Amino acid sequence: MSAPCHCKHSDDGASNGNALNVLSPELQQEFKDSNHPANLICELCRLFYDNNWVTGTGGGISIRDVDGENPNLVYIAPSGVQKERIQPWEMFLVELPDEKILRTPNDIPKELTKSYKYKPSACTPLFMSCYTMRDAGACIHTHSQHAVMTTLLYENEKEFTISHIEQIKALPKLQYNEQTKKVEKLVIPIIENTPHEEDLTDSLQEAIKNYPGTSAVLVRRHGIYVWGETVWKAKVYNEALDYLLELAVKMKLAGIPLVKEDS
Ligand SMILES: CSCCC(=O)C(=O)COP(=O)(O)O
Ligand SMILES: [Zn+2]
Repeated sequence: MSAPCHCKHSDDGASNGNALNVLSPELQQEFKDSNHPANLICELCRLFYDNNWVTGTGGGISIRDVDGENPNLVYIAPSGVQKERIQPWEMFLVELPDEKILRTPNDIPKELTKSYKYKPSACTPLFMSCYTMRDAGACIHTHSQHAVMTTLLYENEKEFTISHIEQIKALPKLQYNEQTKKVEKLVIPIIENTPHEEDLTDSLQEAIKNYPGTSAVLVRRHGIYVWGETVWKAKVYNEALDYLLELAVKMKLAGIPLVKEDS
């Protein structure tokens, strides 16, 4: 039997694996499933952290339980926490369409949670916009430096455009042009940043309306929002976009135009 821990770091209860036993049997059962949305948020946040996309607490991901019994259930991470360290029981659970809060980490036994009062991610109204306006199954927000650099290099542009790069085909709703036999160019709207994340909601919604084919919105000097029909589609779109944005920065700095006219 191991000795009880009396050191200062015991406040960080969420890192204590054995403490799972204090959860209700229902929650213990839920979190045994590695494909449970709460577990996937934790797994993907760690992956995103390693890609430098959600460091310093910024960014995150929300998942709607599209494969579950109730596809209106949405899992949201807490605000202002180290995203790579969150645990499944620290999620908020809300139900669409009224965004009724069904579960909050503030109700979880204190042995498992931090000592402060949890708030849902400040990105919540933006995630909700993607669910309600696009029927998304997941929405990712990153502070990718490739996204930020792109918005800086195209400071006066309201949209980002790139063409004739193979990776564009990983993104949805691109039209195949019968005449040119080419996949059309990719266009992502850019919105201006605001002092508070939640104040981006109106301009994100406007961009979603004005760009019916887009699966992402860039936020100047801030990052990007990317969504998809399922969590895995959202993940692939985010990866493909980040690849294209990194490439775009390199092309711009090398003086290569991002859009090539069809020959
Ligand atoms: C240094 S993060 C500033 C807030 C932000 O842009 C963000 O994405 C974090 O949101 P959350 O509330 O989920 O922590
Ligand atoms: Zn952000």
